[in-house]
Amino acid sequence: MTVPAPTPAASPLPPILLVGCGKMGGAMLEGWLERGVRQAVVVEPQPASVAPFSDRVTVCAGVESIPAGFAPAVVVLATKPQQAEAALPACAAFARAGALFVSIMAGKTVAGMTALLGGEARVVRAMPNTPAAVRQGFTAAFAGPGVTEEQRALADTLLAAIGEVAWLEEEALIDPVTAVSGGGPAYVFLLAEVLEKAAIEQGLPPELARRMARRTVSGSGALLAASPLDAAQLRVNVTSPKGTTERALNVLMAPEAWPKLMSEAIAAATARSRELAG
Ligand SMILES: NC(=O)C1=CN([C@@H]2O[C@H](COP(=O)(O)OP(=O)(O)OC[C@H]3O[C@@H](n4cnc5c(N)ncnc54)[C@H](O)[C@@H]3O)[C@@H](O)[C@H]2O)C=CC1
Ligand SMILES: O=C(O)[C@@H]1CCC=N1
Repeated sequence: MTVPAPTPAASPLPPILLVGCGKMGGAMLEGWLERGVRQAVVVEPQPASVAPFSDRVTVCAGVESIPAGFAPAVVVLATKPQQAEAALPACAAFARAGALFVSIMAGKTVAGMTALLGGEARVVRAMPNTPAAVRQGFTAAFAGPGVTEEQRALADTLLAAIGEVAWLEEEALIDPVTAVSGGGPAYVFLLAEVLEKAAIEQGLPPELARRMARRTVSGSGALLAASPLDAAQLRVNVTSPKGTTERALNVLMAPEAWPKLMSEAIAAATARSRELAG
């Protein structure tokens, strides 16, 4: 087991404008607030989405009601891809003022977003995931044309505040990233759901089944995070020869089972990410 190195003093977060505060935008904002962001303005037309933040940040129903004089260093675009055409043109003034754009929208290309932002925007395309809310996210990012080293460092500071960051040299790699880490938490939560259901089927009381499934998934995640061992070795460490886990894994790891299903699932999600680019 490794002891984590002490975290170096973190740089202050820049003033942020968040456009779209739904499930992913809200998760990132939660992480930034926990990390101590000082200036954040949120544009969100749905009051219910932004209610958990309304006493901590400035909330606007539209770009036109952003307080005069607020000059974001970074504009984070977190609407659904299908909402981009309505949301982005209103942000063009921030591009002209030199703000960096960080988009988390699945499928939306840098070129497409730059066009919607009036042609002058500097855009980083990023793919985070919802564990950002507890600063345990994983984000892969691609810096579009014209993004300076300073702006890339700014985006890195913002994304590193909510978890681990990896920079991509090719924009097209965002599609498989979207499938694997962007959507990945959903597959892990599905595991907790089906484990709970299977526990109930074997006669365990529902509340106990729920607690066990949640803790088994979250505890295994914590062990994976803390251990230097590969996931495969951690799996082997649970599996006694001729024991009970081996019987279960014989089912899960059969040729047509999990490994094949996961490959098909990731291929389907990657294809959908490419489709969204239009
Ligand atoms: N949910 C997730 O786990 C992840 C989502 N993403 C991306 O994040 C984006 C948002 O996804 P979710 O948060 O799941 O969707 P969501 O529907 O929960 O959030 C989108 C938000 O944008 C708001 N919105 C709509 N039009 C707007 C406008 N003109 N101006 C400002 N806000 C507007 C909506 O009211 C809504 O609250 C998507 O593009 C998705 O591809 C990326 C990684 C993971
Ligand atoms: O499902 C989606 O399209 C988004 C992108 C990754 C996670 N949620």
